[in-house]
Amino acid sequence: MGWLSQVWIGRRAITPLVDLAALNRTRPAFAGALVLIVPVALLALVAGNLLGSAEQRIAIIFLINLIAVVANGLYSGNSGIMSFGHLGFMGVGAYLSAILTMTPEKKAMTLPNLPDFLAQAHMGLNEACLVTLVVIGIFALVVGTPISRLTGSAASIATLAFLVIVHSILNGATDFTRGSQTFFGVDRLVTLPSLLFWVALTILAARIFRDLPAGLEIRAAREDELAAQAMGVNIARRRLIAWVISAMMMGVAGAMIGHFLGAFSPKKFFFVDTFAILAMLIIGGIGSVTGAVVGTGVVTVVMELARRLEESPILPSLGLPQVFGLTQLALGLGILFVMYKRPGGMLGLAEVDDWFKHRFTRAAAKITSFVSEKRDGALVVENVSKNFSGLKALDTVSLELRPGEIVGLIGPNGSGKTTMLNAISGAVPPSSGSVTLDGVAVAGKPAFRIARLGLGRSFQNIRLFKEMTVLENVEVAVSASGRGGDIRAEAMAALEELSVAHLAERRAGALAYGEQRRVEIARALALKPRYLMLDEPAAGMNSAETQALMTLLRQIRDKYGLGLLLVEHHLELVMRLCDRIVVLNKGQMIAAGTPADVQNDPIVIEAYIGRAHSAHPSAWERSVS
Ligand SMILES: Nc1ncnc2c1ncn2[C@@H]1O[C@H](COP(=O)(O)OP(=O)(O)OP(=O)(O)O)[C@@H](O)[C@H]1O
Repeated sequence: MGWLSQVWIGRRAITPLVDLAALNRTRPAFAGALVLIVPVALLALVAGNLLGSAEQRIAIIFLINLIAVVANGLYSGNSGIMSFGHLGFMGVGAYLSAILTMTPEKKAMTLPNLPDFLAQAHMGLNEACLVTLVVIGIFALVVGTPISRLTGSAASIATLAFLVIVHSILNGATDFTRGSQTFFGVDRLVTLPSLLFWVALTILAARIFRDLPAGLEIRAAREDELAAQAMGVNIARRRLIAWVISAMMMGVAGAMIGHFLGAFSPKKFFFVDTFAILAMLIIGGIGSVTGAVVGTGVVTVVMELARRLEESPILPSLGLPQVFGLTQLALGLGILFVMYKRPGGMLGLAEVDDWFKHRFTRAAAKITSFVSEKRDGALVVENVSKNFSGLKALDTVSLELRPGEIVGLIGPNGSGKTTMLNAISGAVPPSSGSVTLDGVAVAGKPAFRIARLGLGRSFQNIRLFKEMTVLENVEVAVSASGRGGDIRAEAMAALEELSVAHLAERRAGALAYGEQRRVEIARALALKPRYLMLDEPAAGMNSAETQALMTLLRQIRDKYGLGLLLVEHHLELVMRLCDRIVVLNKGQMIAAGTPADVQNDPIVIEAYIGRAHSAHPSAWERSVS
């Protein structure tokens, strides 16, 4: 059944959003979703069938909120970009589905100017939900394409602008929405079983998405965009997928609230409810589906209590003034309190299935051999320059790296070594010059494309996805490489290669320094690159660790025939490990050759230890011997 799990486009294997190997790794997520769905359903059924109408109302509102919160969390939580705009999709979903379920006679009276195809449409709630899903999916794709290219607060502000635009359109499109007047006459078609179906689907989709390649990669980008791109993650595309799925779910939440309330106006889908939905998400824990469920439960109960208190005769009987706006006040205080005590929300990033995930992982983690495809061709850098507002960090530097070769890039602090790695890997596009990889010009291409073409790298300041496990860190690279196959097994194999497989389930940020460096190299290796660029891999290591690293790098080179470009201040390591050395100083290449050539080059000695000491090369010799 391998053909099912891999799609080939031209010569490239594409890992589809859902494939068999990916589904296999979602077993704990599936089980975790069930652990959430079952008690939610039981609670709702008890409240809906055994208690009074007030409790039934709360149960239904809780379930609709749950769809909205989990949906918003799927985008905001996984991408790390808080969306203020999702209520816009909820609004569109409410109006569209209401128009679809209303009888033509009713529409003739309340919405006389509707176009014919909408005026005549008449369907049940579930069919209306399906149409809403499709329409909102297309709408979200169009809107999300530019938004997904933005990052951080710019993206959040864009979602806010989207909310305001949708609100204005709902107010202005009077033929469809009755404008700011109440849209009434919607049949109250929501039943507890149908609502539970959509809730279960939403929780299942959100929880499974988190562990699919798309979810894994978007979470990696949330932790560190630069590192994710260097591992081949197409961040914009992954964000767009999350945006569209979450928007579709919001549309369903809109359809449900519309058909529960029976009447609403654009105000219902604006700031107040946006705040409430975000409060539930933030209080529960924005990065976890379990958190979304817990947050929705807690906030729904607190809001209900506050609402009753607001209306209650208890306060006047005690001689206390009635407090209006108590629900908003309670939400605001709740957010402040939780943020103060637990900045990540009640659950943080934890999921209910974390407890048994470990068992599934161990069962699934069979190690396969880790063999990179050997290819010919060189990495050629020609006359590359990089200016930073007047500062020439690189000045027409050229170098070449062939498969199976280890080249050291050395030079005093600030000489342009890291800038060179950044220019080659696409993290910082060169101002001029060319970089070719196996004959393919890559200068100026996005970093994720260069990574997929066969360039792995590590960073000077370790850039692991700290909140993810060691295994997930490496899985991101395997997944983003787009070559298909068993992501988990390949990631484990890369960890084995660096002798850190025993750390697979640990949180990457909790590892010792030397371990983190190894994991970072394993992550780069998991791309199966032709060239590996390591930025100060021995920094912070003691001499035993450095020696072990040296042996390891040599083994990797010998086994896979990789070309290694090594930026390192540890000159002894460089001299013993490298076949050739390139020396930079103030952005210019001042020497290149074998370790012996470079070691005795007076220009290099002068650059390193200064003009004043150039008469005493013994200091340099000591540092390199
Ligand atoms: N993004 C940037 N914006 C402005 N200046 C930069 C930027 N990145 C690097 N520089 C400057 O470019 C020069 C080269 O920096 P680079 O980090 O490449 O040197 P390096 O040889 O790697 O130094 P080190 O050994 O200390 O890591 C330095 O003067 C640095 O301040």
